[in-house]
Amino acid sequence: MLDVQDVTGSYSGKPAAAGISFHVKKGELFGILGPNGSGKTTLLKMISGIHPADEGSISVKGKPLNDYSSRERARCMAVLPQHSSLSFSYTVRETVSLGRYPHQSGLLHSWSEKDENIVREVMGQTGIQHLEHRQMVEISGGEQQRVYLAQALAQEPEILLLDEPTNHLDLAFQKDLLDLLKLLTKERDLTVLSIFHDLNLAALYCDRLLLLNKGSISKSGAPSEVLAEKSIRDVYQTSIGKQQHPQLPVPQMVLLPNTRKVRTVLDASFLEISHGCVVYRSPVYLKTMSSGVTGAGAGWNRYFVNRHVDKNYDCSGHRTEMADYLERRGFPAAETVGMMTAVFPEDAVYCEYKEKDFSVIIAVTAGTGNAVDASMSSLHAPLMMPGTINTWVIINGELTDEAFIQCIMTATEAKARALQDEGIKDAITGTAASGTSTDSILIAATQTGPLLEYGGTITPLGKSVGKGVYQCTRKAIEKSQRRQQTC
Ligand SMILES: Nc1ncnc2c1ncn2[C@@H]1O[C@H](COP(=O)(O)OP(=O)(O)OP(=O)(O)O)[C@@H](O)[C@H]1O
Repeated sequence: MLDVQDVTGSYSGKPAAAGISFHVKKGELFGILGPNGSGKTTLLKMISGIHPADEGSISVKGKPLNDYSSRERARCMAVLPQHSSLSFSYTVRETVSLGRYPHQSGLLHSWSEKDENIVREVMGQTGIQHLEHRQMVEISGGEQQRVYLAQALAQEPEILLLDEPTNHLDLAFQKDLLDLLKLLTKERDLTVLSIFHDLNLAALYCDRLLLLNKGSISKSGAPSEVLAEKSIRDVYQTSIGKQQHPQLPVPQMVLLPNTRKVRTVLDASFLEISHGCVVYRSPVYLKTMSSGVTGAGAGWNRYFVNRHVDKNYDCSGHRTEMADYLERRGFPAAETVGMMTAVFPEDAVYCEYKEKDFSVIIAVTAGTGNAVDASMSSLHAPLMMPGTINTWVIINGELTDEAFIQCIMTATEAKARALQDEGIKDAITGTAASGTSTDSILIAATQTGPLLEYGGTITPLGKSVGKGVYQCTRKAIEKSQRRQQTC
């Protein structure tokens, strides 16, 4: 649809963009990224014909841009500039109607029913019908932006060029506008070329991206290729991290502010064991990975609650009930990893392992009423019961994602071995149990202090986690069994 070959542009002999080549397919949403002054607007102006290219060629639908008359070009291509100047006081409707100009024929440029219908349709699509009779100077910046988009759409272009279209728009309108553009690319084969400053919006909506730096192409390709931590850091000259969108396979970039991390060393003194629950109140937020009833997955939490419930507890609405329980006791659910156990909190076992440059606190409650051999669990009915072994591993150190997951593996292997050595059997299969049906785990780290890259069994961290979980789990099983025998 659009072919840009070795294009160079300048202002009064001063280069602004050089050697730019890329191709945009029909129906693509193509994003142009780059820091301030990197040549994005200059490139868009050369494509729209507003600024002449010094060298290279730009063709649209296989025909050089220079061979198009201005009316022909306007029928094919519409532009939504970064800043629109309001030289006349038009109404919203009049402003949108101007978009029909390239399609009007005859000396009198008569207004047809088709023109009327299209103006209505685009005002509907951009949500500006209610502003129809307002003067442009009397509406907000975000509303003006939507009017200019409607005007561009009224042109019925095959290619839409946008310079920062979400500028001035609130969150909902940013999403609405980009949802609309995406829909038009899919349903009407509209080709969209847009400049973005918001890398995350570009990643969410664009099929491909072009990253400019100092007037040249730094990278181009799918969002996952272009939005690499190193290239974004180098091009934008700032600290930035990359993570995955929680629901879609697209990268999202996060700014890393220059705040100084203060090292806090945690110990077992923050642990409270009472009749109702085991609580760890951390003075700082800890990075966590857990399978808690609240705070599951990856997050940052300060409170850790392992709450006793009766063994006949009804698990059907357990998440809401647990969140209510936590809030009533002053633990904000959004900052708390909450677990349940039928074991009495007094039977919790904890220990601290201090190594040369890091330390680990481990706390375990272990009820084995629902013991299961994981290799034979298909023979069990899917019944949820609060029996459980709950394992907490709190680490003074900075863990990689890899180390978090390896710690979960190491702790699980150590727990399985503890059950085996305590002679715990799966009641259905009669074989050695490897856990219980509703076990939970928490790995939490201060993310300050030494970098602990790995948590596998033979690493320094893995050795502490393995030994600690094994010893605490055995002792916790023995304690809860003793209580059962005496009851
Ligand atoms: N009208 C102009 N006259 C002279 N130089 C200009 C003009 N417009 C832009 N430039 C220069 O050309 C270079 C590229 O500018 P351009 O506007 O294309 O960058 P951009 O990537 O769109 O920046 P921004 O993100 O700030 O909008 C910059 O060095 C800029 O100062």
